[in-house]
Amino acid sequence: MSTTTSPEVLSFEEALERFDPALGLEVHVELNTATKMFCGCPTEFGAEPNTQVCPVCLGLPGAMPVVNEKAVESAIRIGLALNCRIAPWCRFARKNYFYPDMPKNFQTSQYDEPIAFDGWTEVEIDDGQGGLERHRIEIERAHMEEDTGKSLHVGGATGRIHGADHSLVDYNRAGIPLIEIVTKPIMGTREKAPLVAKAYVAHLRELLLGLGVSDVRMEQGSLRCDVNLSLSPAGAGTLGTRTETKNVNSLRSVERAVRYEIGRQAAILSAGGSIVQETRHWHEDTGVTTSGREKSDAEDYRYFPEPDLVPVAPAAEWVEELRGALPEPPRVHRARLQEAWGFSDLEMRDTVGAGALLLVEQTVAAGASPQSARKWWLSDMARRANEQGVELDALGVTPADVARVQALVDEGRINDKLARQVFDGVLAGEGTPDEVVTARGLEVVSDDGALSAAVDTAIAAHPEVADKIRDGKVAAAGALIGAVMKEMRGQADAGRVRELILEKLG
Ligand SMILES: Nc1ncnc2c1ncn2[C@@H]1O[C@H](COP(=O)(O)OP(=O)(O)OP(=O)(O)O)[C@@H](O)[C@H]1O
Ligand SMILES: [Mg+2]
Ligand SMILES: [Mg+2]
Repeated sequence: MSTTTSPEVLSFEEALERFDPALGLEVHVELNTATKMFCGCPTEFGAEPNTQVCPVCLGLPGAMPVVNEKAVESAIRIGLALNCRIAPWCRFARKNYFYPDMPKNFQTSQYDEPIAFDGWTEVEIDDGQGGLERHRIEIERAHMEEDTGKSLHVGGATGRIHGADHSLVDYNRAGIPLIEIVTKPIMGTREKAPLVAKAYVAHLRELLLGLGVSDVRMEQGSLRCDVNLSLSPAGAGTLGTRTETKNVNSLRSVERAVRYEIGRQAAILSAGGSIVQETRHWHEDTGVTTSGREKSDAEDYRYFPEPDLVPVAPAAEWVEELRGALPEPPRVHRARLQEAWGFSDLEMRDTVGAGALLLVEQTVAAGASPQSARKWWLSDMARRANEQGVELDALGVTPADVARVQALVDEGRINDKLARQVFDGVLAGEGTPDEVVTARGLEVVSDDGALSAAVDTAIAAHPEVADKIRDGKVAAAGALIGAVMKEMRGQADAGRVRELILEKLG
């Protein structure tokens, strides 16, 4: 038992002096198939509740499921991309438990016969010395299953069931194809555990985007991560009791949740307590996990083979055909882009680390130079995404918008400062970059008439500066340019203003 004097969370450094963390990551990916896993209902996100349902996904008696071939194809491609073996024959199983958002009272899943198993992948993290450090992650399995519906708890403060006065349930999501990708326990990462966990999920996103099998939006729940973590005495090489933190819904939260659990478990163990094997909830706002339900390894889901579905037996030729048509692996893809863009290792790593690789690629495809694309996504956009707590690609600015704004800068119609105001407008829903420029009147003034008048005013207001320039101290022009820019609310063409000042003061 922990005593009242012991801290609730040990510092990360102290925790690692005494313990080794082991990670286990379960990632659920919603596939982007047009129809559900076992019926023809549409899968589009955001429809009116309970409008995309039928007897099969509602689990009405007598309804018969049929496997979605496209979902099987995606599962095989994911398995192959993760270097897994593909089962020549496998079955679905019923995972029995009761939950209001699961209409059948069982989830059609896979148990001891997953479609893909025994794989591996590699993630790269910063080694802290300007280089890269690779970690090989063993994949236990990737199996097919279906999503549940979604409960909405009404009347409570936090949207949680506690304190709510009633709950609603939307079955549109019930039956959407899911792939669950499960790692073997990841050991030996020590203080890098939080970074490795985050890098792994980011890597999976990149890989899945490349495969085109899911839109992998963590904030919309099409990619969800459960973080398993345990500690063992430093150097022991054993596995301790794990907790499973559910639905950690951003990359940053994956890192934070691992860090927090290490500190929390270390405090309990250091005080002579023991870890309860349980699910835990992640709280984005406070950055802590709280206890969910106890859950043993032998959780009795009464799995048994699904009698209403025929086994899945993908032909070897088909699997080989799919293997032959896989896109280039992320590492090869990155190397190719780095060469084409002329990025340094550091620039490339920052781009990947920020989850901006695909966005930069699309921005370049839309006409921007690689450096300008990188600059916008990693500075201004990253700051905005961070402030709003969303991933970059969910910000609401598209690669085409960024490319267009940069084109306006290159044409001299706006400057970087005005460009940021254009993005403000785009994010406020005021339209395309061009529409925002027009509506807000953001174009740079390079018309000599207006500029000349502003320069005259500035010279008159700062005679001592003007004298210096007349005496040949050209560097002093900066002060006058600043005055003109201020007068024209940043909308003057700075280069032209400088020319005019030097012309006038000869
Ligand atoms: N002692 C441990 N410490 C850390 N990770 C562990 C430990 N034991 C198992 N794991 C990892 O935890 C994850 C367990 O996921 P898995 O899907 O196998 O089971 P589950 O969480 O019990 O089942 P469910 O899918 O119903 O949530 C795996 O990634 C596994 O490698
Ligand atoms: Mg699992
Ligand atoms: Mg689990």
